Amino acid sequence: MNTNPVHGPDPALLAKAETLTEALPYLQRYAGKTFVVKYGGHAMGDPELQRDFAEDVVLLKACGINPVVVHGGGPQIGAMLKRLGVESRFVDGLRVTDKETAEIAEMVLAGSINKEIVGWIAAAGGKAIGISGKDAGLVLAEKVHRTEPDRLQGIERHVDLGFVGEPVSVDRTILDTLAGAGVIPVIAPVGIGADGHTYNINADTMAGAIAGAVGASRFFLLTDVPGVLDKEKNLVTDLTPADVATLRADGTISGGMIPKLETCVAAVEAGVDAAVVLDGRVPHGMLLEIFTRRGAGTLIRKG
Ligand SMILES: Nc1ncnc2c1ncn2[C@@H]1O[C@H](COP(=O)(O)OP(=O)(O)O)[C@@H](O)[C@H]1O
Ligand SMILES: CC(=O)N[C@@H](CCC(=O)OP(=O)(O)O)C(=O)O
Repeated sequence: MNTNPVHGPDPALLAKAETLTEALPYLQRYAGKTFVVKYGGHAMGDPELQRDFAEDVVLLKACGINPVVVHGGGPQIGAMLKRLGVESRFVDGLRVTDKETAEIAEMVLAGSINKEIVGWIAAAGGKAIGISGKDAGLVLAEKVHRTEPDRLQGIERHVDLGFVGEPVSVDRTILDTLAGAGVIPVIAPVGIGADGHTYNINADTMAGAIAGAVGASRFFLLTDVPGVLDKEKNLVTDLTPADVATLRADGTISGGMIPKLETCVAAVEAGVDAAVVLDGRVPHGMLLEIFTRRGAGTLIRKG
């Protein structure tokens, strides 16, 4: 027989119980819904954060939510290209992708990074399958066409980005099959064209197209900033598509944040309830955003 002295309730344990009850309305609201999570290459470096991220995704699945992970890997592709002595150039945040670069990008994205994330999820007790947009006809891609201003001639000149694609259609069948089998899909941003070519797709664009196609309740973009910052570096907590246009016009957002927010706007206009730009460097940031009243990052939804 074991005995314990009788005490009043432990405040630390009570706080834990309160955290769980605070989560109750969110658990009820989101059970059965699909959340698309874009995990950026910059947010991927730290092993502890990788474990936290995988635990969050597995916990969502255990709560009856269907997470779909779409990952990036820009910095990792850059490092591999450097090792192999291949030059790389960006136009409007898109990597100009010749045949050799496309092969290396696919190797890094669909090969090493994709399987690494599947491994973290397995280590957190979940079941994941790593695929790219090429598998089971998930993402049909089309070549991206861009122009650059030619200041000398005063004209817009066509730039050939090579095998850079954008999704033109998403077949969600494989995602529904995996969700039904209790499996978390982990998707590399590579697609196949009707021309049979492999296309390198910006991971934000890929994730946004998938979020729109599955009518996700939430679309999270984990990155390396606390969210969208205003000119005084304060966090902007919520935005409408019209606000995004204003921030772009007045130069508050630049670089990678422009395509990121354009993707969020396209996703909410395609029927996603809300997109959230979130700091991937904050441990369990996604859980705090989903299951507490505090919220985090920048929420984009229709006004
Ligand atoms: N107003 C802004 N608020 C926050 N970040 C901004 C803003 N304008 C530009 N950025 C830049 O956008 C970057 C995030 O986009 P990106 O580098 O494409 O992220 P990822 O690789 O994680 O997808 C930030 O690191 C920051 O440098
Ligand atoms: C066409 C294009 O630019 N594709 C990206 C794909 C990876 C990506 O988008 O990764 P992040 O989310 O980590 O930036 C690239 O080659 O870098």
